[in-house]
Amino acid sequence: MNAPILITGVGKRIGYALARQLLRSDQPIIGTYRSEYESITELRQLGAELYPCDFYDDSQIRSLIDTIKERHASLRAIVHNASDWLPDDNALSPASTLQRMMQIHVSTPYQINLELADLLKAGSAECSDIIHLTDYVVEKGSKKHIAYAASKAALSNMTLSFSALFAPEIKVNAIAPAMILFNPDDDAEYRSKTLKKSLMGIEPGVQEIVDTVNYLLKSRYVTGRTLHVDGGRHLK
Ligand SMILES: NC(=O)C1=CN([C@@H]2O[C@H](COP(=O)(O)OP(=O)(O)OC[C@H]3O[C@@H](n4cnc5c(N)ncnc54)[C@H](OP(=O)(O)O)[C@@H]3O)[C@@H](O)[C@H]2O)C=CC1
Ligand SMILES: Nc1nc2c(c(=O)[nH]1)N=C([C@H](O)[C@@H](O)CO)CN2
Repeated sequence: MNAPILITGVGKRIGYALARQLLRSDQPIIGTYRSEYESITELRQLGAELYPCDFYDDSQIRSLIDTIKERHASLRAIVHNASDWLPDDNALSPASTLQRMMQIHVSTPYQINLELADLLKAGSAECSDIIHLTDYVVEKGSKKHIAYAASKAALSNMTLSFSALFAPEIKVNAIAPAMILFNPDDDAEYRSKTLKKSLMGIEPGVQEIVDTVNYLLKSRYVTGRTLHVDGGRHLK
């Protein structure tokens, strides 16, 4: 039996699909969630070990790390999926917006990677993995999500630092998606405009990211790299 994979933000969409597919492949999963959904009940029934954790609260991050260290001797991988796509035009102050973006996309992965590295190194697999979910906007920026994009750029940079620090026992890579899955409240005009931004012009769905994660988990050689899953958006 493989050591568990820790996935953050498994309550919905990409994190949920990834956790479910890995569980169905008999891969043990430790998942974190913030809001309670039926999906959480389903993942628990599939055997997932689940922890509520709001990454805006450092004491909850501390408690999560301590609990995982107490209950597990090793980890196969960590997937930093949890994310808050906060627009700059929101009810919070600019200071609070930037603080939140840096907290979830930079401070949380930074703390978890450093604190749980020994568990990743203790695994029986040939090598272990850390995967950061970044974003296409790391390359281009975003007029409406400046703080979000800046924090994802910091997460992208940490991919370089952690891959050099942890090699060869742990591979560290990033996946930079663009337009994988619309949100329910995205209207027809936004959907049409967004699909035109890539060469492929489609909403590929969560399986694109699930397959990319599985590729990285199977690799023995790729590290310090970002896999771009963006439909050729950079060439439009
Ligand atoms: N979907 C897409 O097209 C794209 C996605 N990505 C990236 O891929 C990853 C997955 O995307 P997607 O599934 O759409 O993400 P979602 O925004 O749909 O879900 C992210 C998850 O993170 C959780 N989360 C948000 N804030 C916090 C917090 N403060 N503490 C703990 N958990 C939190 C959410 O919980 P809750 O339900 O409680 O809010 C949710 O489960 C993300 O990193 C995203 O940035 C990048 C580009 C495109
Ligand atoms: N945490 C999230 N990050 C992002 C989301 C999302 O739904 N949650 N969605 C996008 C968009 O799909 C964008 O890529 C469209 O161009 C970006 N990040």
